[in-house]
Amino acid sequence: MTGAERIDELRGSIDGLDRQIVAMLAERTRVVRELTVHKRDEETVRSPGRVEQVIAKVRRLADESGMPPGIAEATYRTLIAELTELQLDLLAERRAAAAEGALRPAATVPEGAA
Ligand SMILES: C=C(O[C@@H]1C=C(C(=O)O)C=C[C@H]1O)C(=O)O
Repeated sequence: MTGAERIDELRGSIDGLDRQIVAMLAERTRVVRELTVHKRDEETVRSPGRVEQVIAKVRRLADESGMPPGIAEATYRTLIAELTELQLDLLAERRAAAAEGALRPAATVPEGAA
């Protein structure tokens, strides 16, 4: 096999891995969205203590798997920053919907209804 053929082969492996990684990240994002439903304030959304636990965990897992921990940390810090923005947007949407509900008239019985 030539060097160029091997590069093609390895890029095929990378493409397959990327498909799996993105599918897992999508599943992780779904779980974070569900968890956000139970959060009531920005402090709980940010949960800096939990962020540091996750970072310490992925650094250790990377190290155990032969990957430089700094790559795992940088990847997860970016991921968590984006997911935190997503959670803040969801929280703001829920607050806006609740405020709108509070402003709506209580009784909206259609005209003529018994
Ligand atoms: C998912 C959570 O919310 C945020 C996102 C985190 C993550 O993606 O791991 C961790 C902490 C929070 O910043 C959580 O509180 O667990």
